[in-house]
Amino acid sequence: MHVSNRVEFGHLIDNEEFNLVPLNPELWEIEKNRWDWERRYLNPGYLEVVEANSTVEMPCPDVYWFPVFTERFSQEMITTFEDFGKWSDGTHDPPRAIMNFMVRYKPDEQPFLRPHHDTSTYTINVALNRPGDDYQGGGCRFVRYNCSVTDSRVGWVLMHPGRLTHLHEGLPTTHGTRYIIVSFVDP
Ligand SMILES: O=C(O)CCC(=O)C(=O)O
Ligand SMILES: [Fe+2]
Repeated sequence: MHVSNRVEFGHLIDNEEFNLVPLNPELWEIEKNRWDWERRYLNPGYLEVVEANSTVEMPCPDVYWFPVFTERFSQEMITTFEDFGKWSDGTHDPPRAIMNFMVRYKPDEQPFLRPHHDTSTYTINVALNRPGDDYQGGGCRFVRYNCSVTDSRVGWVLMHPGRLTHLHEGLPTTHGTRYIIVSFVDP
């Protein structure tokens, strides 16, 4: 006879000091309840991307496009930032003092970003909502290649070089609201 622990019977969560105050409490549990966090917020496709020999889409030269987050993550990020409610007017671009931020495009507020380089070695740009349904227009255009990514996919990362080759612009959002989160990696 042997005892096997290969069947999964569940797992323990750390519920000490679980903070119910934030709007989306589970979003803040990345450190204490990482297992659950990953199941809720990490796109299963991401695990395939990080496998050796996986192929990653390249919609424009040296621009990589792959799933990282779930729909739920994207939605909760939007409601968290809207709840916080402090949006800058985009006039600090470039240069920017902070390296991780959300961009909200609205026709009558900040509809686009003019062509610029990012102060990063590379940038990741995550789409949080859906063209066609949530907004019209929008997308990111790489000027040197005259190549645009406009059919954004929720929770997917667009990753591109920041400083040198990839002058880029945020194309005008003509209706609705477009949300992205952006990180300047290695600023
Ligand atoms: O709208 C986009 O996809 C581009 C955003 C961008 O270039 C930036 O925030 O630095
Ligand atoms: Fe940019």
